[in-house]
Amino acid sequence: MSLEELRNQIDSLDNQMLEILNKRMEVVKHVGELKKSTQTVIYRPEREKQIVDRLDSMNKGLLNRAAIEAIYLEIFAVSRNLELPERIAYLGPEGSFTHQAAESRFGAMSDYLALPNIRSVFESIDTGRARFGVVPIENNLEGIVKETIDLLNETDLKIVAEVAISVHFTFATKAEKLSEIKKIYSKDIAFGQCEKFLNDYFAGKEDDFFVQVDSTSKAARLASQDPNSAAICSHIAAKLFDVPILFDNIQDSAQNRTRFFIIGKDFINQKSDNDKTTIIARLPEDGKPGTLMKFLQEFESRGINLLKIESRPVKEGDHFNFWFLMEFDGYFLDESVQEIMAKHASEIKWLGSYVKAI
Ligand SMILES: C=C(O[C@@H]1C=C(C(=O)O)C=C[C@H]1O)C(=O)O
Repeated sequence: MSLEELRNQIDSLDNQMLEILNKRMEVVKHVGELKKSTQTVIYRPEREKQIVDRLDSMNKGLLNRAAIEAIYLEIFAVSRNLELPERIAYLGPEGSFTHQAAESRFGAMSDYLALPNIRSVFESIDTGRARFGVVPIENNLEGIVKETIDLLNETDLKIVAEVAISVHFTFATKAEKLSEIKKIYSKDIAFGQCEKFLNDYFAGKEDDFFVQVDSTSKAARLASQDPNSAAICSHIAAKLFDVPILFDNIQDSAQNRTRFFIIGKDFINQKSDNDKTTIIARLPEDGKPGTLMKFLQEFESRGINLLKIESRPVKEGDHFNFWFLMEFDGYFLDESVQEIMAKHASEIKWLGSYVKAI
């Protein structure tokens, strides 16, 4: 078949797809009206997962799961915008890894708000400037993002979903030679993830050679303004700010992944077939041995699989007391989870149950 004939086939298929997509949007519009009349939430991550799972399981064509998911996440984002446009705040500026994580879930069509720090993302949701926020929670090499879990402890916002993306760092600079570089901008966590590279090329530099800024894309912007500096940043940020990439993939591990939370106000997911729950536990500070162990046994005895436990200082008084961020398999209304939540009601703050993505 000639190229022209093949392209004619594509055109005809596109016409059919457009017609079907518009039909889908008609139905979505009705869903939106129904939700408005019953005052229920627009974004239903568990339903979106169900659709992708179903399509993947019945799929017989050339598309793999990742391709189906990529196409459908865009369709879902367009659908939600048709139901009710909702603004998404993220840790910016544009081109940050958090931006990339936000786009992977909310698509290219959404209305985004880039904010300068994690606290302002939380505040924007609390005050209604944005409906959802995207913030980093942990990296598999660097560990937890303390600011995010402290803010989850302080505020009443809930976890709507989790997203994980692979992180690749580049070294970008306008300098012609490495010897011209007088400082390197990046975020603390990114410096930590590129230690081997920094040791190879910049061992013995003074501490002020490494300048910590709020985000890796801010680092790219600063490096674009000063040819005697460099940035450790994402590929997109280097491109966005027109800073040439001198070295690519400079991270210590090729398996470098960051996990993000999508957070929202007054949000409760419906149960899916694969949920995770996050809580904060403030156990009594009576100094009795075994308090934490007894609490953990509540999970073990009910066969609940614990996924994570992180301790954070209470920050009150001069003593060394802690609270814990805990994650486990299951949905908050599961009988076994409810038993623990009821028994320890005054000690537990529920942060959300959501589709497990990792
Ligand atoms: C249409 C709905 O609203 C949203 C859009 C969806 C879709 O396009 O299929 C699915 C879930 C929701 O996030 C729905 O809840 O069914």
